Amino acid sequence: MAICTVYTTHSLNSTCSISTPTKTNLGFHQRQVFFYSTSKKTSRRGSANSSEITCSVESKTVVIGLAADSGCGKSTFMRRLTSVFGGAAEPPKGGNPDSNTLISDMTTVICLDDYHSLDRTGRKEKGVTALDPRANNFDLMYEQVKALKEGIAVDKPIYNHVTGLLDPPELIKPPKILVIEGLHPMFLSTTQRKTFI
Ligand SMILES: Nc1ncnc2c1ncn2[C@@H]1O[C@H](COP(=O)(O)OP(=O)(O)OP(=O)(O)O)[C@@H](O)[C@H]1O
Ligand SMILES: O=C(CO)[C@H](O)[C@H](O)COP(=O)(O)O
Repeated sequence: MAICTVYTTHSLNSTCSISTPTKTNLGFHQRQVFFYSTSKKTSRRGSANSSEITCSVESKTVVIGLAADSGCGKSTFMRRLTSVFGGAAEPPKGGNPDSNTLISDMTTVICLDDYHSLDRTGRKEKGVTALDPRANNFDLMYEQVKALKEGIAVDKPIYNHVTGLLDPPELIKPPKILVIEGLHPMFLSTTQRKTFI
């Protein structure tokens, strides 16, 4: 998983340039994307007062995970972030109108609620909430994020927040930047932890 470094975002009205690859202190070769505000202001030291974001943009999909509880502002923050990367974020065209996915020019945001293994009734019957690992299919989440990172499209399930049901899957193609937001983006099962480590 890669982390974008966000320095400042003064303006969403940005231009963008991509620099040559550099070596990071983690040893990865990293291409940096700079977003500049169009502001003409200069700092007290006289340098251009530009906003700057850097992010590794390899040919492989960059994955950003955002974990927070329900209602913490994940969607709001992600809408802001994807607009910085460019283009309007919209649900997949011609797909399920209740899809939780947002696609823009470079970025696809997947809501991990789609990996609930129990629908609303199922959770009620079992007496668990959506936060409970038993209410989620983390194996599928892991496999699908891994596949997207490797450039393979996946049929991702949809959890329908309107009906509380699990809807038929939607096709997700590998984007340049994949954001996974939800309750447990960093969760690995015991088996996955062993494989990962
Ligand atoms: N920085 C903020 N300051 C104050 N209110 C905020 C902030 N970010 C979001 N909100 C408000 O908090 C509410 C929840 O935000 P949002 O829907 O983005 O959260 P969420 O984590 O995606 O929720 P859920 O998991 O339920 O979808 C919204 O009404 C939103 O306008
Ligand atoms: O947003 C959530 C978690 O991120 C919801 O709490 C969870 O998906 C259950 O949804 P619902 O209350 O619509 O059945």
